[in-house]
Amino acid sequence: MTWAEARAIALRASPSAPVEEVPLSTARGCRLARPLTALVPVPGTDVSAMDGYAVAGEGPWRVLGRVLAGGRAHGEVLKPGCAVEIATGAPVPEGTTSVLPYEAAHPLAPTPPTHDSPTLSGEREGVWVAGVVQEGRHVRRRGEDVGLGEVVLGAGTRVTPAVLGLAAALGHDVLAVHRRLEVAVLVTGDEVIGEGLPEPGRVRDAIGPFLPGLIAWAGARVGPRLTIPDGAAPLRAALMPHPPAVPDRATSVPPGDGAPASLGDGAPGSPAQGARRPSAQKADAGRVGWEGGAEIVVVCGASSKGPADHLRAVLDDLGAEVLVDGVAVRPGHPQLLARLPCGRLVVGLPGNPFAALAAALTLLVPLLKGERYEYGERMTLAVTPAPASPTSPSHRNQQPVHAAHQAPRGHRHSNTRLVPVRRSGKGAVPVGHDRPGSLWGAAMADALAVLPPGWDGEPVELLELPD
Ligand SMILES: Nc1nc2c(c(=O)[nH]1)N[C@H]1C(S)=C(S)[C@@H](COP(=O)(O)OP(=O)(O)OC[C@H]3O[C@@H](n4cnc5c(N)ncnc54)[C@H](O)[C@@H]3O)O[C@H]1N2
Ligand code: MOO
Repeated sequence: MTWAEARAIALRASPSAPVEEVPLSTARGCRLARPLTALVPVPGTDVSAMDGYAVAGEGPWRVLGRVLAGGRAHGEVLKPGCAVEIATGAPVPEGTTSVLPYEAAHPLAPTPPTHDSPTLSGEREGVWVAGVVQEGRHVRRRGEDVGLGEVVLGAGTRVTPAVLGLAAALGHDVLAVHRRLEVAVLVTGDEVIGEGLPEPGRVRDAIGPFLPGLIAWAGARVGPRLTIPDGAAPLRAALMPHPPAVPDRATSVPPGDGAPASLGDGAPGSPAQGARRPSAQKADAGRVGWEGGAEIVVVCGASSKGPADHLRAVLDDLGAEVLVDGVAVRPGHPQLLARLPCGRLVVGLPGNPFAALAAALTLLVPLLKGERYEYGERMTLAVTPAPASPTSPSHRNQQPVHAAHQAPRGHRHSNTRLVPVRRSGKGAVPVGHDRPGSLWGAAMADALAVLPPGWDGEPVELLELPD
């Protein structure tokens, strides 16, 4: 299968996330399932936009009282020549024609008024202010910002902090959102350790640590993460969704935690799921939250053809439909995508960490983004001369694009190649250090350049790396 076909299949297989009503406090990052409408107008009534005086008609004005935001409203209609002292956000009395800010207000001494005030008969009493106002100024009218029932955001909008504030202002306590897809992670490999310095023959898990960031970046939720021993039985037990189960030697980390816990102390693998008592299954399930309903399970390692690589056999055993079984891409060719009979999707990532990252960008990110997936921009690859000799010290950092680009016709690579690059004014520059077992190049890169089979120097698509 070509790399482009594999990505297209993953995009088509993207599961739709269920809709649920969640409180505002947990909605951030989700997508709105329905348009957001105003349950109340904003402002809810005519209010002052300034601290000062709500006035009616021409000045000077006799000040009849004071209205604070959240306090008692002025109960009577404001008649021409009258004012109330008012706070920003407080409801202006009916009859208000504008607000005179404190800065523009001049208090007047208690002398006879210059015109016939309706509230005075000849003498000016109490507090008076004067000033220049413009009709309607500094009064926010009911519904002026958002009208009652108005649709302010469409379905599909991502819930950002600003969206949460807006929803609250419009009267919402809960939002109908598409729940973020949940991804469970199974790290396989008896040689893989979760922390500390690996002894010879052991290796630090380098995939488990990058997956949570990648999954969150793609808009999904990190579910349970388990480290399971090599062997078909633990893998089968961990993949079996009904009833939820976890092998005895599996250890788990709560979502979003650090590195996966290490393996147990060498006890044999768990018995097959069917041999376990229901109570034990339940306890294990509770321990790891596996019943949380992850729509996608990522299996790291066990994807190839070695004696400890059981993924294909186990999937076959479970009656899974295999959608992608190996891809003509370097690195990452043993990657896999399958659907279990219950609908849960399984993504198999190769054990080599850079190969796993490349495979995650090929299959997992399109699955998680679905309709939101965007193809990368195209850019020219800035190629520099290849090292003089394969044995020269710089050879291990050589940029493999050159060899292929310069290869004679008919001998070009039949695989797509994913090459870590940095953007520059000259185009996308390969950063090297791109062997399947090392994330060094990817760690220095902005993106992976997609060089199709037979690439001949034309601009290439850049697959964004999670920031
Ligand atoms: N006969 C064949 N052998 C291999 C093939 C093949 O087609 N035929 N493909 C090679 C390629 S390419 C890759 S990639 C690997 C994929 O192997 P697996 O997915 O089965 O993974 P493992 O064998 O378990 O491990 C491979 C390699 O990666 C290290 N590893 C595993 N997990 C982790 C981890 N979480 N963090 C860091 N490193 C990890 C493991 O120690 C091995 O060195 O198969 C090739 N072989
Ligand atoms: O997936 Mo492997 O090279 O292609 O490491």
